[in-house]
Amino acid sequence: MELHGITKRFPGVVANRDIAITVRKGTVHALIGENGAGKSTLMKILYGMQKPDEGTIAIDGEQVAFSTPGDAIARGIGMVHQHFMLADNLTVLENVVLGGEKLHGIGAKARKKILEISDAYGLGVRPDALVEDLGVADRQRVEILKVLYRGARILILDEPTAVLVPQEVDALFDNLRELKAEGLTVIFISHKLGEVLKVADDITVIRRGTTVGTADPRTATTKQLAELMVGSELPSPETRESTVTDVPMLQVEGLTLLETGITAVPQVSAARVVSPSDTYVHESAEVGRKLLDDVSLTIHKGEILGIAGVEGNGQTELIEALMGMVSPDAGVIRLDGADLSAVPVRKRREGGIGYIPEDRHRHGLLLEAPLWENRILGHVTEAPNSKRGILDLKAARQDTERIVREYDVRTPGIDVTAASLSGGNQQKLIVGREMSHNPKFLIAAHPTRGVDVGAQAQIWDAIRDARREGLAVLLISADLDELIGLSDTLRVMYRGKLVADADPATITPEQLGSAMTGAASGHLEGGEQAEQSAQPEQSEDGDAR
Ligand SMILES: Nc1ncnc2c1ncn2[C@@H]1O[C@H](COP(=O)(O)OP(=O)(O)OP(=O)(O)O)[C@@H](O)[C@H]1O
Repeated sequence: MELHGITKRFPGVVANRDIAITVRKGTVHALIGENGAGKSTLMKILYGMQKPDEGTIAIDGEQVAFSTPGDAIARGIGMVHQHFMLADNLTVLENVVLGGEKLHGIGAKARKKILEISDAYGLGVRPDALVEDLGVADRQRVEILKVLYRGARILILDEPTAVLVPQEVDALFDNLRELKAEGLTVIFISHKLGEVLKVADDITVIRRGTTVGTADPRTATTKQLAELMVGSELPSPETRESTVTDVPMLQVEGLTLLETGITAVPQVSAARVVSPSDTYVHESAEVGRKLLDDVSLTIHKGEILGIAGVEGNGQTELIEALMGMVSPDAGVIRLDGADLSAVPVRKRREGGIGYIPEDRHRHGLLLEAPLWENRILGHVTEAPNSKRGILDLKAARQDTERIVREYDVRTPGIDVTAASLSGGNQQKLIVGREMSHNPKFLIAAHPTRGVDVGAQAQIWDAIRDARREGLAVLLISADLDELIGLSDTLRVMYRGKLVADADPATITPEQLGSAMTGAASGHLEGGEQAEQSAQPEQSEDGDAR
């Protein structure tokens, strides 16, 4: 595939400028660049979601132009999105076939095809498994199978490893090698430079919308890649110091939350017409299952407590219970000694809880609102947004400008919508906002997800600085290097329970990865390689450990 002179302008921003990339058949081609560099825009162009203002795309020497993703799919391009797009309540087969019925029907032929593809690339997909029963890595394989089923020969993978534990990353890379061996081509977008060096055959670096160079993964180091990306040396975050005190800030005792299974399905009976006043029923077969099972923990002033766990093991529910978004069935939550049980979300925020949510689109931002309104979001009653109970828009706007500056949010201004920021820049805005209110306790769910190495170091620094001032942090992260490196204390969550604890100074990501899948409980002993202490600092070769 050859891209030539691709340019795409948005109001106030040139997202892509004269991009030129040649992707060789049968290779993994990595695309790297800092937040807002223009990677997603380019991929959207390639997948027919956006039209370039200028430039050409050629596949196998033939020029193509896509108006819709359908056009791109027809030409053999498949996209595996970062957020999976599968229907949970359907089987793997149903998900794969859905929308592709014309290809191989919905019956025996479809099943045969799915198994053939699965075998050919070592995907190990079970057609009759229900998607809701699958783990993250399996879901990703279904997504890959889904695009292969539609005849993709070029696969675009957008940060595919962000949600995987180390063992799963290795398995994914094996799958990619199989794809290559069969002559397929993979475009791989990632901020994890170590992984890029491991899996890529070619690397293209994009900076400020344009291709600034290529790198040879056989000889390049992560430090060189990072410098190509940002155009200067990376700031190096300081090393860890212990600031843990013996003053409890957050105390959680016996927190239990049961699955209610309440779904918005009216009680339907054949004999009568459903009216809006009909009661809603418990639909889930798992009513009564413990989403949180007797969770107790204490986080002290100046302490970061990290929770490791595969997504879906109760982390979301724990956060929601702490924020007051769900009411637990049992248990007590105390912040700085005060019982939070009957305190609504807004009061919890005003009481000093900062919240970096795991899903920034659902809980962190109003996408269609401008940046300055997003600065106010969740902090309407607090300074500088509000003075004596009255909104102070001028002050809020000024403070938005400050956050944009201090957190290096790349934007043409504070009046653009949050939706127009790149993913990493949205994250920087949220982190900046939450840190601005000097929280006593911070819930940080994947605080650096989607941000580039430079911004990652900056966010780590901001959290560490606040910790030095006494901030207590609950850190949830799928990035095990980050989790191990930042945390003072580590706990493992599995099926709603805190099943194990580990010493971040000695545990390795691999050991933690195994414990997360339920393979260990109690106190985890660190292994030999852990001697060098893993923490998110820039190591010799600039990789984040
Ligand atoms: N729909 C849009 N409207 C206005 N500006 C946009 C739009 N989409 C992207 N941009 C801008 O284009 C630039 C490139 O964004 P893009 O999302 O392509 O970056 P990225 O390299 O994928 O970043 P990240 O690593 O943070 O995901 C950014 O400045 C962004 O704000």
